[in-house]
Amino acid sequence: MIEPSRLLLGVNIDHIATLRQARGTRYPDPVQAAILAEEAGADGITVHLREDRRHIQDRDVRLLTEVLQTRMNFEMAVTEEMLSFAAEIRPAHCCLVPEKREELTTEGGLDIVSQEARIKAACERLAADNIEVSLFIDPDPAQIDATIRCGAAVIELHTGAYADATCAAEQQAELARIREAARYAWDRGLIVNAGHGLHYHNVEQIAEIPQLNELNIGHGLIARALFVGLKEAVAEMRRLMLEAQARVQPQRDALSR
Ligand SMILES: CC(=O)[C@@H](O)[C@H](O)COP(=O)(O)O
Ligand SMILES: NCC(=O)COP(=O)(O)O
Repeated sequence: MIEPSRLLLGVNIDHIATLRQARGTRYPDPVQAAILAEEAGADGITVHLREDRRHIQDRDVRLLTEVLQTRMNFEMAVTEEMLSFAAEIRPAHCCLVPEKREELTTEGGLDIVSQEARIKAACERLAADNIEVSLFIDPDPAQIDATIRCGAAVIELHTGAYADATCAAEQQAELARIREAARYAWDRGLIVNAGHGLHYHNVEQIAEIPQLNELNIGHGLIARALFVGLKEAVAEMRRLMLEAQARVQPQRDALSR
C-alpha cells in the first residue's frame, strides 16, 4: 500500500448484517450498504467474518470481492478455517484480530508477543497469496516490535479503551498512548491505521494524530445512518476526519522516514 496524503476512511458494515441476522431476512444487505458507502466517499470496506457468523456471512464476503470498487479489509481470527477462506477469496487486505465467542465486540488487541510464531506463520501464508496483512493491536511498543518481527507492514491500533473511557482524564491518557504508539510505529516504518468504538464525538482527536493512514469505523457510523441515511453518515464522518486532519497538515507534511 502506498501511503496517501490524506487520512482514509474504511467503513465497517458488520452491523448492517447484524440487523439482517436479527430477523433472518434478506435485508438489509451489507453488499448494498458497501456500494452506497463507496458512492459516499468511503475509501475501503471492512468486514469481520466471525467464527460464530453472528453478522457477516461467507456469502457477503464472496459477493463483496466481486462488486467492490475500492478494496476490502477482511478482519479475521488466526484460525485454519479463516486462513483457508482468505486464501480462497484473496482480499486486498487482511487484518488479524483476536476473537472470543462470548464477547459483544472485540475486547482487546491481538497479543502478538505471546503467540509470535503462530502469527508470523499466518502472516507469511497470507503474504504468499499477495494479501497485505495488518495486525490489530493495543497501543503498546512491545506489540509493535513483535509485529515487525512477524513481517507485517501494517498495524491497526485498537482505540476501544479510548472510546470507552469514562472520564476526561482517562480518555486523555488513552489518547496519549495511541499518539505515542503511532509515532513509535511510524518511526519503525509501519503503516499505521486505527479503529474501534470511534464515533462523531470522539473521532477528531484521533484524526489529529499525524502519522495515521486510515480509520476503520463501523458501529457509530451505522447507528448514525439510521437517522440520516448511510450516504450522509459517511459524508459527515469523512468531513470531520478531514477537518481534523487539516489542523495537523503541517505536521503530516513534515513526516519523513
Ligand atoms: C476488530 C474490530 O475492532 C472490529 O472491527 C470488529 O469488527 C469488531 O467486531 P464486531 O463488528 O463484531 O463488533
Ligand atoms: N477495526 C475497527 C472497525 O472496523 C470498526 O469498529 P467499530 O467502529 O464497529 O467499533
